[in-house]
Amino acid sequence: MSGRTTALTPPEDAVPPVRHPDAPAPGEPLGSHYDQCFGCGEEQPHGLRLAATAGEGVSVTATFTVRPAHQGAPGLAHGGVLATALDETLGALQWLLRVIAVTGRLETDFVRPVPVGTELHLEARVTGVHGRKIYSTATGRIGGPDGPVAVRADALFIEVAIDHFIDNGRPEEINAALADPDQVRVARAFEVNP
Ligand SMILES: CCCCCCCCCCCC(=O)SCCNC(=O)CCNC(=O)[C@H](O)C(C)(C)COP(=O)(O)OP(=O)(O)OC[C@H]1O[C@@H](n2cnc3c(N)ncnc32)[C@H](O)[C@@H]1OP(=O)(O)O
Repeated sequence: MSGRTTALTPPEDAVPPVRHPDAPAPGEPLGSHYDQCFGCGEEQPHGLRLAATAGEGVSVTATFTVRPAHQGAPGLAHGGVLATALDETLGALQWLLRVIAVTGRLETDFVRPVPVGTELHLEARVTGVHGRKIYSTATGRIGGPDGPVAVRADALFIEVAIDHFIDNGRPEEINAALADPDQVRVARAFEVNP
C-alpha cells in the first residue's frame, strides 16, 4: 500500500462519471456478469443472487434477500455477506460505464443489524473517475427503498483489461467462460468504450 492514498473521496482533478451511450436504460434489469458469480450468478447455488437494475446517471439499485445460509449471529446477516452485497452492487456500476474494473478498496459501515428474511434495498453511484480509478459509494436500506440505512460503503475500483481475468483466473473456469458465447458477449459489452 506504500505510496497509495487510502482516501475514498475523488481527488480534486477527478472528472464526473460519464454514462456510456449504450448503457442499459434506467429501470432495465442488468442481469449477471457471470453465471457463477457469488454475488449475482443465477447458476451459483451458494450465492446471493443479487438482482441489479440500471438507475439514472451512473447509478444502480439492487435487492438481496438475507437467507438462513447468510447468518453470522443467530438470525442476523453476517457482516461479510453484507459487504459482498455492497461490493456486488458497486461492481454493477460497470454496466453503465462499460468498463471492466475490480475492487481495490472497500470501506464498510455497519449501521444496523440485518435479520434473516430481510430484503436489503441497495443503491450505488459513481462519484468520480481519475484515470483508471473509479470512486463510488453505496447504501443498503431495510424496510423498503426509503427505509433506514443498515449498511453503507465507499469504494475504489480499478479499471482492468479482460486479460486480468485470463491471466489470473483458474484455467478450468476461464476456458469454460471463453467457450460460452453468452459470457463472451457480456465481456465484449464491457470492453467497448466511446
Ligand atoms: C467478463 C466481465 C467481467 C466483469 C467483472 C466484474 C467483477 C465485479 C465483481 C465484484 C467486485 C469484486 O469483487 S472484484 C474482486 C476483488 N478484487 C481483486 O481481486 C483485485 C485484486 N487486486 C489487483 O488485481 C490489483 O491490485 C489491481 C488490479 C486492483 C491494481 O493493480 P494494477 O493494475 O497493477 O494497478 P496499480 O498500478 O497498482 O494501481 C493503479 C492506480 O490505482 C491505485 N490503487 C490500486 N489499488 C489500490 C488500493 N487498494 N487502494 C488505493 N489505491 C489503489 C494505485 O495507487 C494507482 O493510482 P495512481 O498512481 O494511478 O494514482
